[in-house]
Amino acid sequence: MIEQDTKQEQWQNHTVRVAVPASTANLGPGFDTLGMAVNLYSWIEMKVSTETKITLLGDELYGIPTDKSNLIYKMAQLVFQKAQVTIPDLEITMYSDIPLTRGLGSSASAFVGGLCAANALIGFPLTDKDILNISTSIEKHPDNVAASLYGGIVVATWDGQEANCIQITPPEDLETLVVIPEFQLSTSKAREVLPTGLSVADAIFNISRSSLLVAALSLGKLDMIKTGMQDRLHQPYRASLVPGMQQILEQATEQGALGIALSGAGPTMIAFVDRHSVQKEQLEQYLVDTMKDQGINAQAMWLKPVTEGVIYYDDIESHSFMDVIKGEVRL
Ligand SMILES: Nc1ncnc2c1ncn2[C@@H]1O[C@H](COP(=O)(O)OP(=O)(O)O)[C@@H](O)[C@H]1O
Ligand SMILES: N[C@@H](CCOP(=O)(O)O)C(=O)O
Repeated sequence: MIEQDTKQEQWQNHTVRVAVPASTANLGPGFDTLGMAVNLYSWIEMKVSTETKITLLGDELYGIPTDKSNLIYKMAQLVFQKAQVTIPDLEITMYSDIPLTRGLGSSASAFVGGLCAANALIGFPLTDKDILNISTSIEKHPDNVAASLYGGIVVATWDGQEANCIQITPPEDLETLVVIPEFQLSTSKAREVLPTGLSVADAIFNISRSSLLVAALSLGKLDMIKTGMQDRLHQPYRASLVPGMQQILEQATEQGALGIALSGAGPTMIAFVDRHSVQKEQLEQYLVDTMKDQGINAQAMWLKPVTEGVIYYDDIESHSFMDVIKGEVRL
């Protein structure tokens, strides 16, 4: 106990800051398996305090609780519990650019961010693999959490106890265009529409596409992405939840996409695009217009795959948290 108190004192003035990338899960056929980190971020600052205070900045975190039921606070307590440390009060500040409940992994980034910030706060007692296992056991989708944690393209598995993951460096010429509808669609709602069984023919279809996609992304064979992103496991069932989705899945490659998929559980759709493509504007217009024709306002955004996952900021003294958020400190 004496030793623990001394340790707590040691952490008393300690502040940590992390940035966590958003993720796009499934990449079409790799349901609950494939993911990729993209350059939209959540930032968390955490320090030991005498009273818990949670401050959420920006528009994206509207409605998230600021008491001890906050997910970041809860993740921190989980880390302290695993490390057998008692730190009841924390000052947490968070800012996020990741739209909530749209299929860009906001929940996974919050789980991973809370765990990683707390782990850094007490001197990294947990390994990244521990954090992968803990966050997957809560979030259940290793595709999102592995991408946010490690960055890059991830191929991940989860057996209910242990997650495993291999990273692939995204092809240099790969860019993505997301079209983000104005409405939210929770992952749980988008999982409710899935069937409980699958035909062998559909299973073969998805295994072959998913494997082809992994090979194509590993070797930079962009011409195979169109076939590799096809899916029969979840998208056909989710299409009814996203107006315009079916049409976009059928036509986007004619409008300049290398391949197209629902991002995570949606409603965002993600097009893979060759950064040299001359059809970028055409594709952007097509995606926004197709949703608009269905009465849905949607925002198009060009995102780059990122190879780095969670980023820890070392030089806390020289910069304010606002400098970090505004991008004045290099990611
Ligand atoms: N920073 C955060 N703090 C607390 N809860 C969060 C945070 N970010 C996301 N969440 C929770 O995750 C939910 C969205 O998760 P989900 O439906 O899986 O969609 P997605 O992860 O695609 O954004 C939000 O409605 C919110 O409850
Ligand atoms: N594999 C999951 C991914 C959910 O991703 P999210 O970004 O929508 O939370 C699924 O498709 O249900």
